Amino acid sequence: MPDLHLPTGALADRIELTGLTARGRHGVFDHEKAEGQDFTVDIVLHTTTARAAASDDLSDTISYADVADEAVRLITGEPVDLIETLAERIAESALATGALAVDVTVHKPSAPIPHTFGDVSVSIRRLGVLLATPKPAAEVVVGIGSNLGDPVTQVEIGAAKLARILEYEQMSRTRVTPAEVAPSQPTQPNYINAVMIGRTRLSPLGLLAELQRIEDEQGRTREEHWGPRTLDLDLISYKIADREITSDDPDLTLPHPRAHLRNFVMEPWAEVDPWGHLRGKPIR
Ligand SMILES: Nc1ncnc2c1ncn2[C@@H]1O[C@H](COP(=O)(O)OP(=O)(O)OP(=O)(O)O)[C@@H](O)[C@H]1O
Ligand SMILES: Nc1nc2c(c(=O)[nH]1)N=C(CO)CN2
Repeated sequence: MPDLHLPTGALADRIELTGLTARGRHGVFDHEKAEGQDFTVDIVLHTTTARAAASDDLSDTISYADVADEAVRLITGEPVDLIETLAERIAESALATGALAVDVTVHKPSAPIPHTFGDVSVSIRRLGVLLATPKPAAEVVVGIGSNLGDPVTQVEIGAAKLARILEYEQMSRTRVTPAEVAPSQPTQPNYINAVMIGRTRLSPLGLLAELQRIEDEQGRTREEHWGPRTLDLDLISYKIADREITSDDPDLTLPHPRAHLRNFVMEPWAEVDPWGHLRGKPIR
């Protein structure tokens, strides 16, 4: 399988499990279902491992043992005719771990082929929700904020760049809001905040990469969590056909985990989309 590049251009990390073998009864012929044979599976989980490496905590990554358990359950479980079907089911279960994408190969080395052969296999790649291209276009809500270096101009320029990425975009009025800071933080200048809604054909991570590119172009530095910033573009909500995409990946949590608590997001959003919903509830 070719490398998997993330929308930022970086190569995804990989957790690879190869040669996982168990007896199953998959096959088109009755004798395959009656007698069974060995199936061998290779699984590549495309994910981000830096956080787990820093914390050394299993809960920050995907347990390869859990992925193996699920795959063996599917190999030894309900028989299907085709190894394509088995590969699809294993990919679906591996994606449920929160992997960004998975590659699955199912080998059937004892397949009923009346010739000398080494192996027969099917390989598939499936993308998780954060990398999948939306069909139809996704409806998105982006929060815009700035409290450094001429915030009014920063928001204006940021919004103009964002408008070039989105379709059918609508922007709220900007407002001056007092900085919400953590209890341990010193006070900060007021923010200028606004919200833009619109549609995109970019995947969630594709859109986030564009938001971060615009932030970087506007001179954003990332020293301090909740620190003052020249431009902050948060992806608040991403919906496909009215269904909210959810993710608990720390690199892109959807919907944004704090947006529903923030007047500086909810008020401008309600102004441009009075019938909007977040987490299944009307926003006003
Ligand atoms: N929905 C999201 N929108 C934007 N960034 C997100 C989202 N979910 C997770 N992130 C991640 O958050 C990181 C930004 O963290 P940072 O500490 O700057 O947050 P912040 O903007 O200060 O705080 P807040 O997210 O509360 O507004 C980004 O690197 C991005 O990967
Ligand atoms: N008023 C206001 N306060 C904030 C804001 C913001 O955009 N507006 N953004 C923060 C972190 O992103 C932290 N605090």
